[in-house]
Amino acid sequence: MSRAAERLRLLINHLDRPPAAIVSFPVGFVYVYLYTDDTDLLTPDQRLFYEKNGFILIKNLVSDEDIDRFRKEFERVCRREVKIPGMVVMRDVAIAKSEFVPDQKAVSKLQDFQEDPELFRYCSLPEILKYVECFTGPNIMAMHTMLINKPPDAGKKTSRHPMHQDLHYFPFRPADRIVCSWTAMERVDRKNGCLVVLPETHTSTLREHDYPQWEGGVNKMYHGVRDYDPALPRVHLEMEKGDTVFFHPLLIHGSGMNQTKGFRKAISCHYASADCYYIDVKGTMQENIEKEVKEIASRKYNLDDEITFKDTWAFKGRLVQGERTSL
Ligand SMILES: CC(C)CC(=O)SCCNC(=O)CCNC(=O)[C@H](O)C(C)(C)COP(=O)(O)OP(=O)(O)OC[C@H]1O[C@@H](n2cnc3c(N)ncnc32)[C@H](O)[C@@H]1OP(=O)(O)O
Ligand SMILES: Nc1ncnc2c1ncn2[C@@H]1O[C@H](COP(=O)(O)OP(=O)(O)OP(=O)(O)O)[C@@H](O)[C@H]1O
Ligand SMILES: O=C(O)CCC(=O)C(=O)O
Ligand SMILES: [Fe+2]
Ligand SMILES: [Mg+2]
Repeated sequence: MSRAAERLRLLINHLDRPPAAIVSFPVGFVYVYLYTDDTDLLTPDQRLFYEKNGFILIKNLVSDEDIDRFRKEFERVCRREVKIPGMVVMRDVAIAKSEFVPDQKAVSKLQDFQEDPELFRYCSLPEILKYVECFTGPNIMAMHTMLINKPPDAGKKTSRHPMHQDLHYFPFRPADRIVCSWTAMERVDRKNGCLVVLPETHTSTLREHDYPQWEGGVNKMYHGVRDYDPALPRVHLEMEKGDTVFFHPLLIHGSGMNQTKGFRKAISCHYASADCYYIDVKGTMQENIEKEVKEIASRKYNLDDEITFKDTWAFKGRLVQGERTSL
C-alpha cells in the first residue's frame, strides 16, 4: 500500500461518519475532508481553512437592521417588558455578589432564548443556515442560544471567559456535526474582549475542564480547560458588526476582559445535525458539568433527580431546517 493510501485508510478508520468528499490530486496527494460537506457555498480555500484551523470568519453576514432588532429585543427583556419561558438572565459574578443595585446594565448574558420569536429569528436566518449546513448537513437543530452582553470589567477580571471547548457542555455526538455561529453585534476587539481562538485545536480530543483558579472569581459554569498553556499560539478575532464566525466544538476558545465602558454584545447559536445522537456521560470527564446542569435545572423547574442531562438538551433544541430525525 502506498503511503498516501495507508494514510487514507487510517483516516477513514478514525471517522465516525463517511468522509464528506475525497479529492485526489494528480501528484498522488490525497486529502479527505473531515469537517465540511460539499455544498457549493464554501470556496476551496475557505473549506481548507476550516479543515485546517477549525473556524471560519465571514465578514458582514448579518444585516445592521436585523442586529438592531435583536438589540431592541434584548433591551425589552432587560426592562422586563417581556418574560420568556425558559430563558436565563445571567449577571456577572462580580455584580451578583456585590451590593450593586441590579438594573438592565447588570445583565451579562441571556441564555436559552428559543421561545423568544424575535431573538430566535437569528437562528433561522437563511444567510446563517446556508453556512451551518456545510458543517451539519441538511437536518439542523438549534441546540443552544445566547446573547452575550460582556460587561465593563468590575476590576476583578470576571468579564473574561476562560479557554474552553464547547463540546464539554454537550452530551451529543459526533462532534464534527456540531458548529457554533457567533455574530458580533458591534465592533469587537482586544479592548472590549473579543473571541480568542487556538487554531487547529479542533483536531485534538475533548480535554478535562474545571473552574480556573482565578483570584477575582469565576462565573457559574465558566469552566476552562485544565492546565491551559498560555504559550500556545492564539488568534484574536477582531470583528465588525454583522461579521460571523463559525467554529468547531473542539476548538479551544475564550474571551479576554472588557476594558472599555461599553457592554460588548454578540449573539450566538450552537447547531447540531438532527442526526446526532445523545451519549451517556457517566464515568467520563463531562460528569462534573452534568452535575452542575442537573442541579440548576432541577431547581429551576422544581423537579428532583428525574431530569437528565439529555432531557435538558432535548427540550430546548428546536428544528430549524429539514427533519428532526434523532436529537
Ligand atoms: C457552550 C456553552 C454552553 C458555554 C456556556 O454557555 S458556558 C456558561 C454557562 N453558564 C451558565 O449556563 C450559567 C447560567 N446562569 C444561571 O443559571 C443563573 O444565572 C445562576 C448562576 C444559577 C444564578 O441564578 P439566579 O436566578 O440569577 O439567582 P440569584 O441571582 O438569586 O443568585 C443565586 C446564587 O447564584 C450566585 N450567582 C449569581 N450569578 C452568578 C454568576 N454569574 N456566577 C456565579 N454565581 C452567581 C448568587 O450570588 C447567589 O449565590 P448565593 O448568594 O446563594 O451564594
Ligand atoms: N488560566 C487560564 N485558564 C483558562 N483560560 C485562561 C486562563 N488565563 C487566561 N485565559 C483566557 O485566555 C484568553 C486571553 O486572556 P487575556 O486576559 O490575556 O486577554 P487578551 O485577549 O490576551 O488580552 P490582551 O489583548 O490584553 O492581551 C481569555 O479567553 C482568557 O479568559
Ligand atoms: O462571547 C464570548 O465571550 C464567548 C462565549 C463562549 O465561548 C461561550 O459562551 O461558550
Ligand atoms: Fe464557548
Ligand atoms: Mg493578555
